[in-house]
Amino acid sequence: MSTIAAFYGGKSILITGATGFLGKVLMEKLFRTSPDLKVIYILVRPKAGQTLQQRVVQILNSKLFEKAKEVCPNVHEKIRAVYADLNQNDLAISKGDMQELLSCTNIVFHCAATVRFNDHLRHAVQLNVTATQKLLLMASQMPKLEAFIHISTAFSNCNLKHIDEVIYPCPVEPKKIIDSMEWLDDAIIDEITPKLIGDQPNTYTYTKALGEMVVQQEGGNLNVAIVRPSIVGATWQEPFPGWVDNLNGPSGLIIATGKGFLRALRATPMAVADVIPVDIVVNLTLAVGWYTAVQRPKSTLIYHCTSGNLNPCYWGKMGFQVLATFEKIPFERAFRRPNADLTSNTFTTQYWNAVSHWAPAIIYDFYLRLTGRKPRMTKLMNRLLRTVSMLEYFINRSWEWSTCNTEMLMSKLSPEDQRVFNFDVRQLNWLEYIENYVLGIKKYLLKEDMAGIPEAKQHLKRLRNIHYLFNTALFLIAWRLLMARSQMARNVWFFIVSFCYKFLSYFRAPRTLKI
Ligand SMILES: CCCCCCCCCCCCCCCCCCCCCCCC(=O)SCCNC(=O)CCNC(=O)[C@H](O)C(C)(C)COP(=O)(O)OP(=O)(O)OC[C@H]1O[C@@H](n2cnc3c(N)ncnc32)[C@H](O)[C@@H]1OP(=O)(O)O
Ligand SMILES: NC(=O)C1=CN([C@@H]2O[C@H](COP(=O)(O)OP(=O)(O)OC[C@H]3O[C@@H](n4cnc5c(N)ncnc54)[C@H](OP(=O)(O)O)[C@@H]3O)[C@@H](O)[C@H]2O)C=CC1
Repeated sequence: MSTIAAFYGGKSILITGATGFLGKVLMEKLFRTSPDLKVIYILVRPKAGQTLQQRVVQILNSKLFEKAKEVCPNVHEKIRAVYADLNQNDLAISKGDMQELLSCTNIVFHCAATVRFNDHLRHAVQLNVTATQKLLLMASQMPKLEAFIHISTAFSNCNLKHIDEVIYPCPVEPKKIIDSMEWLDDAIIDEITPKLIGDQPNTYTYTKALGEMVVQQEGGNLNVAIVRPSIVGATWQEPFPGWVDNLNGPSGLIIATGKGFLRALRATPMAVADVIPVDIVVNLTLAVGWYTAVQRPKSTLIYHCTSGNLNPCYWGKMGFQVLATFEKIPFERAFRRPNADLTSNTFTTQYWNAVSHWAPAIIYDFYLRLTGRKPRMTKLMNRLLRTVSMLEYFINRSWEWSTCNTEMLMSKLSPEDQRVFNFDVRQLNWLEYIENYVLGIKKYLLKEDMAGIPEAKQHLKRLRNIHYLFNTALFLIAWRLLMARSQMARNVWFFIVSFCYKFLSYFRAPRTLKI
């Protein structure tokens, strides 16, 4: 029997961000490996016209939870959705709910965050810093609390090249930032944001760093640990390979490439693609929860959940494998054949943007207009290239994360726990993982049927023929224009034509003789 699984048995667990990518996989694993847990409280807000209950039902009815429901048929009874909005000062939790949470919770997993790189600083601070502070305050009033696990990001200190499992101080105290957000108006915040974030690339990494400082300063008397995952990708093994349900990290760009919109990317092929499967993050997080509660380390331990130092993959290799997978498993209704280049040269990127992104988009919109339809491709391209520009920072650099605490924890696990809560990234085969990732995007994100693959392949063949035809026509037009203007071009043309004529006559003569 797994010690970690047994530890969560009978426990009341509070999860924030349970409706998010990581939170769902965390809940699923808990139900599947510790079906005798007492209850999982999840802090949820209504969204997109759905009530809390509707959101929970939708999550539990998804394919992700099929196995968990076999092991734990009464998941519906063990999950308790509590109304909360982490953007509100009091988190909008009712008094009754608050009392229950305070008196019953044993473990807290704080996953909720805004992960948008370009979020307004006020909003990012509210969610990634102030809400963390409020949750720690709540945790300090929980008599039965055994551990508080905060999910941060390995990029919270991405202004450094080598990052240790320590909390690095921020130039301005989080409390000062929280206070100033209360009274500064949006325009002033916009103005000071670049100065505040300094050499951090965006408000996300900046506020996640502030969040860690808050954990250090206010989690003093609690049993706290921080998990820092790098770029969280689709599941590797559990509950099944390739599960993913949002566009974050590489997923959005893989779709844009597979659909033929993205044809070039300013990326450094030899930079480390520090992607980490979400099930590895969840396994480490649960192991950290157990270790923190049972061993009660004296200081706040930080665990890097990264792949680069133990089993590196590079953006060039990843891109190559993604393209290779599209040959076998193409996406449906592609705009162009998937074929992309990685280039670290800014000039080349601009050239490819003009030729491979803007030109086809403008031509297609012209065609849509001609056929009486609404143009949309230039707008889409604009958004895609803006998104790409926000991600470029992360695909043109490499970082070194030390993983001493993570490796120490692995050594403390029994062989059974190492199997059930496997977070050993050395065992991951990248080529297989990337293939399953692309397949998972097709199935679970794009919801495309595998039966449509032959038609998708046919469509790509048609696109290839259109491409050849288009290029030939373009060449002939260009050549014709050149001939009209240049004697040299005309001479070359006549030379080629007479050469071809002589070549053909040479072959025709012997055949005539034979007859
Ligand atoms: C040798 C051969 C080479 C072959 C090359 C082949 C290439 C193959 C692909 C290889 C993959 C390379 C991928 C690299 C990706 C690297 C990602 C690095 C991430 C670093 C992570 C840091 C760690 C973290 O903790 S981050 C947590 C995760 N966060 C994110 O991933 C970003 C979240 N999203 C945002 O910040 C924003 O949405 C942003 C900045 C991307 C865009 O914001 P904007 O305000 O401009 O627009 P939105 O309204 O938000 O969205 C517009 C539109 O874009 C869709 N979208 C959202 N996110 C993404 C995304 N990550 N990728 C693509 N598209 C995205 C969004 O849904 C909107 O679409 P709609 O149709 O309007 O809904
Ligand atoms: N994805 C990645 O690549 C990485 C993620 N991380 C970290 O992992 C954690 C989870 O990320 P991930 O699952 O990918 O993110 P998601 O965006 O998928 O999930 C975010 C979660 O936070 C919740 N949330 C956001 N705002 C509020 C609010 N005002 N009140 C209540 N809940 C709210 C969301 O709820 P709702 O569904 O209602 O929006 C959702 O459940 C984050 O802390 C992130 O920083 C770290 C490294 C990489």
